[in-house]
Parts: sequence; C-alpha cells; structure tokens
Amino acid sequence: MKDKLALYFIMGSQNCPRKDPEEILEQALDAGITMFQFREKGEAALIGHEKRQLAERLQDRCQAYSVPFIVNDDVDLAITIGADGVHIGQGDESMQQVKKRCPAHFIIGVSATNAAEANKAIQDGANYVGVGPIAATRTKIDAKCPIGLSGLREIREQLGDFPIVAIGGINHKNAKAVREAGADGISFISVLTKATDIQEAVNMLKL
Ligand SMILES: Cc1ncc(COP(=O)(O)OP(=O)(O)O)c(N)n1
Ligand SMILES: Cc1nc(C(=O)O)sc1CCOP(=O)(O)O
Ligand SMILES: [Mg+2]
Repeated sequence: MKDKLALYFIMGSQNCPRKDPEEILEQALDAGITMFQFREKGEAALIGHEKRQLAERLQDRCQAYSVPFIVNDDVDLAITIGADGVHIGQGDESMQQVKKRCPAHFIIGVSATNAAEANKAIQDGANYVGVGPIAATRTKIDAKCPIGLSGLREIREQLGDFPIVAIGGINHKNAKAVREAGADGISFISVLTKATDIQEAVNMLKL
C-alpha cells in the first residue's frame, strides 16, 4: 500500500478550467504518479452521465499505466465502474456500509485530522488514512484548520507503521519535510492542475 501512496494525484474537471483533465492525467501518469483519485466535486462539477463518462475515460488512462483508480465520496460510481477503491471522509457514508457494499479487493481510504479519527478508521478496516490539511489550501473550501508538520508527526507517533498519505497545501517546497514528518506519501491537486510543466512539477515533488 505504501508504495502506491508515494505520489497520489487527485483531480476532477472543476480543477481544470483551462485544460483537458484527460491530458493533465496522461501527463501526470507519464511523469510517475503512483495513485489517482477522481474527485468530481463542487458547484462546477459534472454530474450523472457526464460524470460517469469522465470517470471511465480517466480510469482507462490509469489502467494503461497500472495505477490504482480511486473514487472520492461516490461509492455507487466506484462499484458500478469497477474502480480500485474509494476515499471517504468523516462526513461521508459510514465505513460499516462501505465495507458491506464494496468488493473485498477495494482499497478504502479515510480522511483524518487527528489521531482519534485515524485510529477509528484503522479499527473500522481502512487501508490507508489521508491526513490533513497539512498547510493552507484554496482547493477545498470547507477544509479544516491546518495541522502542520507537528500535527502529522503526532499522528504518525500514534499510528505505528500504518499507511499515511498527507494532504492539503502540499507543494515542492514542503514535500520533503512532509515525508520526513512521517507521511508515506503525499497527495495533491493544485500543484499539478495549475502547473505549466506537469513533468517538472512531479519531478520537484519527488525531491
Ligand atoms: C487522500 C485524501 N485525503 C483526504 C481527502 C478528503 O476527504 P473528505 O474529508 O471527505 O473531503 P472531500 O475530498 O470529499 O471534499 C481526500 N479526498 N483524499
Ligand atoms: C481534497 C482535500 N482534502 C483535504 C483535507 O484536509 O482533508 S485538503 C484537500 C485539497 C488539497 O488540494 P491542494 O493540493 O490543492 O491543496
Ligand atoms: Mg469526502
């Protein structure tokens, strides 16, 4: 699991007002992202048939690179299209329901802002926790207060060896420090969707 979390790219069409999401994903895959989450969310997001069509197109790209394709929030869509997993937050469908409905091989990620939430997710059977926000972000309007590197370190200390991916305000300036603070991987949206050179942006995150 940990190797898949190394460079976890998240995106929906609402994050790509000026570029084609398929093109952005293709370049990100080419540059070496290790996992992808389809997060179609917010006022500008696609819904219904259009959402499913985009999901399937992006899923095809991920399959071509053997990169896991995870769906955010929408468990029905994940099951229908045969995704590799789902990511759910504290306010989303309960883990009990998700576990009951999803195939056994599904990767299930759960968001956590503190050690109590993370420990509960582990007990409930999560495969990884998404810990954040690490720093301020403009991408998620309802993001909580940043927990910083100290918050991440504290959660790592409580979680032992459990797979953690950090999220929120991650860029080439803080990626190394985030890993050093205990994250097995980093997840990110705007640092790639707003990049002029995606290959270079991914390379900078690897440093
Ligand atoms: C890897 C990862 N970590 C955290 C989140 C946030 O999930 P959630 O709190 O449910 O918020 P939304 O993304 O649904 O707005 C995530 N998506 N991915
Ligand atoms: C989707 C999401 N979840 C967060 C959390 O803290 O749970 S922060 C966030 C947005 C991440 O976008 P960016 O890389 O552009 O900051
Ligand atoms: Mg959610």
